[in-house]
Amino acid sequence: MSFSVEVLAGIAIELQSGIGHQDRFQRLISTLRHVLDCDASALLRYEGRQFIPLAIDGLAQDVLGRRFTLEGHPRLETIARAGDVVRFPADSDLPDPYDGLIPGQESLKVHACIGLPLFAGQHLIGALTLDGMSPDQFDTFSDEELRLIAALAAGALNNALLIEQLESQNSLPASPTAFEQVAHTEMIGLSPGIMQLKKEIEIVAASDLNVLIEGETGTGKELVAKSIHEASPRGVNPLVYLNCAALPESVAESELFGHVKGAFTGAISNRSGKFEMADNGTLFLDEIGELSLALQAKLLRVLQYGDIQRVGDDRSLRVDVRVLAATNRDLREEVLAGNFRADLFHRLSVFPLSVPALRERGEDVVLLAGFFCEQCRLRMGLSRVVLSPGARTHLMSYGWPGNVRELEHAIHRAVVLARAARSGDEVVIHARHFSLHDESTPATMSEMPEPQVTNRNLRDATEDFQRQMISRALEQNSRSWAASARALETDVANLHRLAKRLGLKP
Ligand SMILES: Nc1ncnc2c1ncn2[C@@H]1O[C@H](COP(=O)(O)OP(=O)(O)OP(=O)(O)O)[C@@H](O)[C@H]1O
Repeated sequence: MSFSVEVLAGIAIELQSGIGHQDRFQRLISTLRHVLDCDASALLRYEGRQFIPLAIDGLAQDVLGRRFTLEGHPRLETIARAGDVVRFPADSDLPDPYDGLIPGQESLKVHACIGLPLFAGQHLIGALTLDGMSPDQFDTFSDEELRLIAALAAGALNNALLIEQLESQNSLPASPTAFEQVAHTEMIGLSPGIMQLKKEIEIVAASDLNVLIEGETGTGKELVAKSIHEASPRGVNPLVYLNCAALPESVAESELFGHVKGAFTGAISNRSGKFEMADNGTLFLDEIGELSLALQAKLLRVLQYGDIQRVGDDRSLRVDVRVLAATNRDLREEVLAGNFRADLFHRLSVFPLSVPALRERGEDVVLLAGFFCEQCRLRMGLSRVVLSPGARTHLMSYGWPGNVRELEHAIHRAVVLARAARSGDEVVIHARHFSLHDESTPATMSEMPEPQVTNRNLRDATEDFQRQMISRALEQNSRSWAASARALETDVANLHRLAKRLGLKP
């Protein structure tokens, strides 16, 4: 069989129609699946030694969240290195990245597979994959015809990538995608809320404004900070992290601004603080709402005048630092309650970014689940990790009070449980592997186990009880110390100290 002019014209027209790249790519993939009569087709973009699915047809939705590294997928590596059409023999012992991911055929392996690398000049920019369940499915198409399709798709993909670069406010010059380039921090998700956030990140990254990142615990605020830093002109310089909630009051100032020898007992040498370490780069102040009022005043001074004073030193040092701050508190309320300085709030929130809760992101839950499944597969050396349809429904119906972090932990736990339940290196996650419950309420006394009567005395028994309360709160709050402190109605710095004393943290 060969393609008629009508078929080729149809493909070319699909590549010109549609309201956006995503729509065009989706039409292309669906048309190809129809014309070539395949069970699954996908268009992938190549970046930083991994393939990123842009459009899929006939594959499970979570494929859109998976990132296929060359190291973890020998079949894709073969396509990346080939330079031309690759036809894998039906008995190829290289596992197909989509094995178990074709709905309705989860237990079967892909039998016919073609990979078309896509180039812009000499540079690999992506690939088209065509998969079928019967071995001779694609024999009727010549390499010449497949090359033609690849050329059309490569042109469209290259245009889309160039337009994306032009549209972005980023001042960094566009560089072609090199084979060795490393992957940047990526936020998985295609929901309107996340697409809007990605746009805002791009805009603010090019500026030098301070940014306040707001959002519930585990929504990805740190990831947002990393993305801003990497996309900013400061990206080549350090991104320094400081968790304000874990800062004991006694050392906080020295951590931020450094100290000179002899400034206080134990200051045996000069030491630079986080601001100096972040000079010319970015300082990420996590859980800024936990900073004491005294330190807030000092931070404000740095933001106003751009200089710092080490503890015990009268001289000022100039620093050029961009501050990104994150909080899961409502800082406006904290300002009204007198816990946070209004002037600092206004300085920090010149460009506020709000990270949506996971329950507001629709199918992103499934995409993120796919992303974490693929991570687990690589880490645990498994040949495949797939979600059953029941597991997907289950993930979509849960409320995720601990957001993406809770989902990440739930997937890791489910993979371990599913793996333990059957031998071999192929894991299918079912709904029963998630023991999910929708309460975000803290543990109450009645839920807690009785303190052990074998305890020697009141102090030991009390400490045991405290350990249990803290562990339970951490578990229920996706290991966020700030959220656990709120649930236990205690101050977060005290909670850190207590946990340390009880041996719950180093
Ligand atoms: N969109 C996303 N794509 C991929 N991974 C994500 C995404 N959002 C969050 N994660 C992952 O979820 C975990 C929690 O994210 P992160 O630590 O950035 O949340 P946070 O809002 O800063 O949490 P906290 O409020 O507790 O400080 C991390 O492992 C992060 O890599």
